[in-house]
Amino acid sequence: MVEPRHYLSKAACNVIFAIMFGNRHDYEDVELLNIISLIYTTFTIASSEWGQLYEMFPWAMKYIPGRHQKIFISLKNLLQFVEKTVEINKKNLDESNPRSYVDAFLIKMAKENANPKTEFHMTNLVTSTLQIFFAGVETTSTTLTYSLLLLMKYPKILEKVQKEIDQVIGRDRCPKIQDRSQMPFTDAVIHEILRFIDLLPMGIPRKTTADITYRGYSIPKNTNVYPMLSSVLKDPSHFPYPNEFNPQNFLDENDGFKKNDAFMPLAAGKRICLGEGLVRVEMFIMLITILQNFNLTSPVPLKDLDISPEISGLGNFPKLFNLAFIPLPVKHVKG
Ligand code: HEM
Repeated sequence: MVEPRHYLSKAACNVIFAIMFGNRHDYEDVELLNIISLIYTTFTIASSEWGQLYEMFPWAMKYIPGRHQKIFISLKNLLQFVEKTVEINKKNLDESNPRSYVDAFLIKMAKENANPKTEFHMTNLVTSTLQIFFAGVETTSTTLTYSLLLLMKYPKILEKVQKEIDQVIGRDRCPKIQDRSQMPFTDAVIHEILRFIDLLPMGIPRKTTADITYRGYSIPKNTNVYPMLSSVLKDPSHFPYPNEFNPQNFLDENDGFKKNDAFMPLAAGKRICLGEGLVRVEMFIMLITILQNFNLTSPVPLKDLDISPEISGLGNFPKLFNLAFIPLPVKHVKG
């Protein structure tokens, strides 16, 4: 029996390490574990009542003691880690062979050195790297963890996904993203997971930079704006089963995959999640690799598996749960 979040956050964190710094860490590496713990602490406290109070009244809460103060400590530690690692990358940079985002940024920084208006300077490198670590690790690992909980709770859906995996991929090769177009049920399940768990129900808070009028409402400059993604993702006029976990929300009458404009767990428009493409690939490859090789078994009766979130604030976090990964027999299905 394992608590899956630990493994999934290590996998998600290593993907971000590879993109940003061009390296990966051993699963027991102290630095990897420390980064995961700092990001998890920041995210969960930001979702707690303390985090929400800070969100609403930052000018006052800055001075009031409480759990939210831990966020600043975690962010400072994360920032120090990023600064230190950027320096290491800088020392062994080979301009003819960039390994990562940080290398590419450093090369561009050197090229734009003489431009006083450049956006490619150290502050932007460090803060953008920190932002991507913060935005890309916990989101993905929580979504994958929640996916396993939902699929364990609904074994018929799990069985249908595994049947599709057997038909399209088989068990003797790794999944690739091109397989997805031939797997309408699996595609619908992945969309439904992202819709149902509604990871960031209020999106990410934004602030107006000018006075604007939106649908007849005047919104002054510097107003905090919360795009309530939940209200769209659970809208009964867009989804036939808004409050159920039901892949039919994304299937047509011929069981083909049905796109839906109200599907916006990653927000929409110009400021849509930067990791949109990566999320789609990670969700498909990681989830399908697990389900291609394992069955999921719960130590508690399915009726007692609670799929409602443990914490619901900035993010929706599932309750802790255990599961057993039961290896599936290797069988050659597709030639
Ligand atoms: C299932 C996983 C994820 C979910 C549900 C998610 C969701 C979101 C949402 C709702 C936003 C707000 C967009 C807005 O305010 O308009 C956002 C922004 C962002 N996401 Fe993600 N995200 C996920 C994974 C990732 C990953 C893997 C990365 C890493 C590359 C990432 C990087 C970002 C960044 C940098 C922003 C800020 C974009 C900006 O300010 O313009 N996200 N994400």
